[in-house]
Amino acid sequence: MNQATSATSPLTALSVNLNKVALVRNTRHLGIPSVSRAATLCLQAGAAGITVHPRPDERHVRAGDVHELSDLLKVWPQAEFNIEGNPFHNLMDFVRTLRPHQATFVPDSEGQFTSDHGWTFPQDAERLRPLIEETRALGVRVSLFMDPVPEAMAAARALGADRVELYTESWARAHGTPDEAAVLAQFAATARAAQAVGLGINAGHDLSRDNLTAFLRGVPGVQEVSIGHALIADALELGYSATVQDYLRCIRDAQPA
Ligand SMILES: CC(=O)[C@@H](O)[C@H](O)COP(=O)(O)O
Ligand SMILES: NCC(=O)COP(=O)(O)O
Repeated sequence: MNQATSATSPLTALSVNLNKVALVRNTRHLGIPSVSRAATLCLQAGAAGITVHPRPDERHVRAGDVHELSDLLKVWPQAEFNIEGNPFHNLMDFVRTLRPHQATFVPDSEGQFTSDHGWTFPQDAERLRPLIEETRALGVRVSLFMDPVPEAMAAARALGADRVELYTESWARAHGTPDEAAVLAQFAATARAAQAVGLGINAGHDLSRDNLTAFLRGVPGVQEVSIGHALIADALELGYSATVQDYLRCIRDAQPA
């Protein structure tokens, strides 16, 4: 059974990012580990959805994976498909062709090592606007990958975005250090600013079993976390099912008693 709401408030949805399964698969011509099988096992274990970030260089997720996952998710009516990418590169082709539940706009350059920053306003605003409009007109929810800056939330909403995805690397680095409380407060203030203008809140990047519960306890109203690197690393030790169930426990543990 996929994630349900709790008695008190909706549980934060867990969307498993399968980039790193594809990365290992690409190191041989054998088709294993299978991205689709990973998706099936994670959904069977209770994940609310699947995320992929098909980068233009296809270092990990390839276009064929995206199409295969889109077909697979059609037999999981409760599950969501979230495709991440730069809308000025290859993302819009997937949006137009596959119409996933959500498109997460990420300002990565083509050869970027990994995602490491959000959109910058007002510089990025006007060129994003038509792509946000087009994506929403296709019935696809738009989430903008954003740094935890409260003052940027109104601009994100003014562009027509449905949600923001808070870029959480700074939280992962601060967790367990003297900076933890101040960094968490910055994310909480950003979340409140987002909610004040009607934005939904997602979060992701470097979230893990170690830092997830504390983040969700401190940041109000996170609707979805997309987690890949740490979760897949854990799955190498525990298996997909036990790992997903452990991340779901971390989410439940963040619920008020
Ligand atoms: C946007 C983001 O933070 C991640 O979803 C991104 O997918 C990470 O990309 P890599 O897996 O290529 O590092
Ligand atoms: N949007 C974040 C995501 O999908 C996965 O990021 P990570 O857990 O691989 O850092």
